[in-house]
Amino acid sequence: MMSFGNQVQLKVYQQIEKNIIPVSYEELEAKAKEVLDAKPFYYVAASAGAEVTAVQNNRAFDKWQIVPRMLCDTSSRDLSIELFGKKLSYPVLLAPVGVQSIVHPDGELATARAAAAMDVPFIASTASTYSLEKIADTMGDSPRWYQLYWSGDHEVAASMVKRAEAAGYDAIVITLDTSMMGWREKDIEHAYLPFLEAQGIGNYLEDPVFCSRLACPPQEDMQAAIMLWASIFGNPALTWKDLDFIKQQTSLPILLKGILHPDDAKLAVEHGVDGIIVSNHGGRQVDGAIPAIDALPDIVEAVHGQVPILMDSGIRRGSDILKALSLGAKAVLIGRPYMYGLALAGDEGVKQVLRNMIADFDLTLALSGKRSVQELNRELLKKG
Ligand SMILES: Cc1cc2nc3c(=O)[nH]c(=O)nc-3n(C[C@H](O)[C@H](O)[C@H](O)COP(=O)(O)O)c2cc1C
Ligand SMILES: CCCCCCC(=O)C(=O)O
Repeated sequence: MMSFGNQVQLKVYQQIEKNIIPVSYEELEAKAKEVLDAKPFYYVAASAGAEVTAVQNNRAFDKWQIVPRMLCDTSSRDLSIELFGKKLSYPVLLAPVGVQSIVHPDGELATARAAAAMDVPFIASTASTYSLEKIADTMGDSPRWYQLYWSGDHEVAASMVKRAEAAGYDAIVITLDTSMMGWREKDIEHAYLPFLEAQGIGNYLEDPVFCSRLACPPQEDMQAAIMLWASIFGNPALTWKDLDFIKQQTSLPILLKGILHPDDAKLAVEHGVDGIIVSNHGGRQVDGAIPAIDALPDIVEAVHGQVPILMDSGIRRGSDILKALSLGAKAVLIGRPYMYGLALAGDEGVKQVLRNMIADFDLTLALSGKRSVQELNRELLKKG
């Protein structure tokens, strides 16, 4: 039977399936820039400060060189993994990205449709335009996780987690690195923060606890709702002790996103979390922070396999996925690439970005002499 990667390649070569969006990341971004207004484009594309970390996120992958093995019979491959007792078809998830309607009117609903069609879990953001229930409704039984921005109002955070569990989400991802917005020069120059409009806080507007804090329904005074959001969005006062509160709200597995220091990874395990996502938020928070792929090996070593480790920030191609998994990540999250697919062609664009990236990964795996994700380890890599 022909593998996923070969099928995708062949269909495109035979023009049975046309590439409606560019294949390379660089062209994908350039094309998105052409179709989007400057403010939303830079909200997605730009990062914090001088964007050193964002640039390094990608370059750091080049330090790791794949040393392929030959004559290994890679004619059939298995890309699946198991996470929290569930089989996933690929070691890939769609990263939480807020306010997706700034690039396409269907926003997260289109992304969710694409994720379901590709059997790739979508991590829906607290900061989504559409409510977590509307997103879930488009996905049937397909895998989905929920990302929590832990509000300064704990009861709102608890409500979000409970809503997610009721709507069939499989895991809760708590993002730790964005208790406030990083210094994003482009957005400041543009005076642009999409959350200062109703579309930016759609998921909050359908939260009963959030709405109970307002003097009147948000539709009657949107400005008051936005001001309330601004006052409770972040919570820089949180400490490790607070984790127990969220754990008491749900029986779902809990992952912490934004871990970069091995000691924080150890603390996460000590506090009983179920998984870690190594991430610097795509360079959008602390400029000068360590590239995520460079942080990964020490964290893998510190955690000793006690919980699964995922990573994001800089995944652009199949070889990036292969390197991250060889360094000990169980799976990777894709961020900006799918946002550009969404901007260019809605759910079809997201599907195509995923198809291309997974096909590239499958072929790179085979050509490196490996048949499954489980066979990947550090021996496949040399540090250049
Ligand atoms: C426009 C945009 C919005 C984002 N919104 C969120 C969010 O709501 N929650 C979150 O945890 N991470 C958010 N992220 C970070 C992503 O989940 C992910 O960590 C990042 O995009 C990875 O970097 P990369 O896109 O350069 O690969 C956002 C990223 C972008 C580009
Ligand atoms: C006020 C901060 C909202 C940030 C939510 C979206 C996000 O995480 C991002 O990187 O942008």
